[in-house]
Amino acid sequence: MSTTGTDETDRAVATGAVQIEGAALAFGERTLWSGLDLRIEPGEFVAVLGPNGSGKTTLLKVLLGLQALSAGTVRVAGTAPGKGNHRVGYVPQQRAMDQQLTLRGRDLVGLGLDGDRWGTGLRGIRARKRKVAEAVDSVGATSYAASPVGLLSGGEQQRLRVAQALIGEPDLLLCDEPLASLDLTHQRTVTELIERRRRETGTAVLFVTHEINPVLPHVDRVLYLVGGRFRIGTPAEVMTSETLTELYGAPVEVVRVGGQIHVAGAQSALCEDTVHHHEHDHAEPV
Ligand SMILES: Nc1ncnc2c1ncn2[C@@H]1O[C@H](COP(=O)(O)OP(=O)(O)OP(=O)(O)O)[C@@H](O)[C@H]1O
Repeated sequence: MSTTGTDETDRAVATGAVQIEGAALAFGERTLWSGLDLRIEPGEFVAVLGPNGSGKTTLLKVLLGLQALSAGTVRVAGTAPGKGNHRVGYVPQQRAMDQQLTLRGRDLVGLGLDGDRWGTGLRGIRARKRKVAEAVDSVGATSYAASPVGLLSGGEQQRLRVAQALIGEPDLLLCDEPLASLDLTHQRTVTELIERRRRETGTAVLFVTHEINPVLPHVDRVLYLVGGRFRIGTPAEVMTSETLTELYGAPVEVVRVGGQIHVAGAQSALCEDTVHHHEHDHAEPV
């Protein structure tokens, strides 16, 4: 059954897929970000950029209900994260799986299915199997779906994680560098899958990435975090020399070549100024 036009969808439109207001997150003395207001609509694609340690993964953890805010409020489809009946898909940042892990690829994908919806009858089992096979196939993983995941390459494991996140038909998809360690062909496959899910079912996407170009045509807005400061806007608004220079507090040059965006100087800006370790420089959005 399609979910379009249900009460649930109507509610998501009214409340937004994500509503973050006045949010701050600090670990001890260190504030990752504060004064963060962000409303994400169903079907919106938001790319989250920023240097290592700027709090991108932590933001996803807040939306998963795994990390409490220090201040402010967060709602996912109108309810507290992890509560209510919204479905959230999560592609975690890649860590190599234990080589001893004997779970097969297709069983890993199947873990993304909500057990209750399929039941234990023969028909349910068959439908479930078919669904898993389709999801495995959609990321080009059929040839290795019966192998123990611990023995697969990083990119092969990553494609299974994407299939696992999508198979649960999420309303909100949280992706933490899902393209890392994928070759160009599989980057395209995964990007297209996420994009199709968003287009056809209005899934909101929060996509953490160090590299905006592979997803640039799909990005509605960018949240760029640097050393406690941030900027939210369209790529055209945020990805400019002026904005990033202001954000990094050091010269950064943004060059657009052939529809791609290249950022020069951001790394050296951080090295010279170790921006994200400035305790007193954390609070203000720019
Ligand atoms: N539970 C915690 N307690 C203390 N510090 C934490 C905790 N969780 C995260 N941090 C710190 O918060 C900072 C931000 O971490 P986070 O993983 O969100 O960064 P990130 O922007 O995703 O970085 P990367 O690009 O390296 O993945 C890091 O310095 C990390 O050590």
